[in-house]
Amino acid sequence: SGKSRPMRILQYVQNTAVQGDANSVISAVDSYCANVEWAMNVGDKKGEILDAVVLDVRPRWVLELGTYCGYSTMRIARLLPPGARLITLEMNHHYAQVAKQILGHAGLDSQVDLLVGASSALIPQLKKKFDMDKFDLVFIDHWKTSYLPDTKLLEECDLLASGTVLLADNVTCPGAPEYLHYVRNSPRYKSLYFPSQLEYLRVEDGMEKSVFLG
Ligand SMILES: O=C(NCCCCc1cc2ccncc2s1)c1cc(-c2ccc(F)cc2)cc(O)c1O
Ligand SMILES: [Mg+2]
Repeated sequence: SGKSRPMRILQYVQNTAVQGDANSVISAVDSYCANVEWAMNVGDKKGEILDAVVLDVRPRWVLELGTYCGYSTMRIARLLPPGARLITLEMNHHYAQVAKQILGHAGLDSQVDLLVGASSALIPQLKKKFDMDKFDLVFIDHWKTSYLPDTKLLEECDLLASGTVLLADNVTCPGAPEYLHYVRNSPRYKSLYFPSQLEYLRVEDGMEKSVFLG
């Protein structure tokens, strides 16, 4: 049942996870997607790399590009210090609706602002909309061909400070070759590759952590 894959994930979460317990919601999504049907969540293996980066950065302002069902949104939000804010952008209204309900089940909706629209249109509005200046952490997990143009847009909108960390999913599979070339060759970034596996599969993937040097 459930008309879409995100809907089926939501139903499984509502039927099996403990309301208000983010870790039980994360585990429920992982067990559904590992055992019933694959979905493009960052997953548990790459999720541990994401967790470690969030704990190291201790960000006040986080931007996520690509919400999907809110899995990585939850992983980030559950580790944020009090008062910190996570802004997540999603193109697809249905995905956003499901993500809102999953975040609600986890009890994490208060730290998260979910916007529906294209990153290219929303990024230039963020400073004014949230009365903020720079992001401390950006998690990039949307269209792989948008990673590079949106990174340049973040630079142009003066949303990156010296020390801001960009963490990009899927730089090996499906791959983001132009983005990788840019962050690995630009003097304005210090970049490091974290090898891992594609979510729920024995396929090579990895995440690229790039520190903006100003
Ligand atoms: O496409 C992926 N993720 C982006 C979906 C695009 C969603 C967007 C959000 C948004 C917000 C604002 N502006 C514009 C956009 S566009 C994705 C795909 C795979 C994969 C891997 C192997 C496969 F065989 C098949 C798929 C794995 C992953 O972890 C992914 O993240
Ligand atoms: Mg991904």
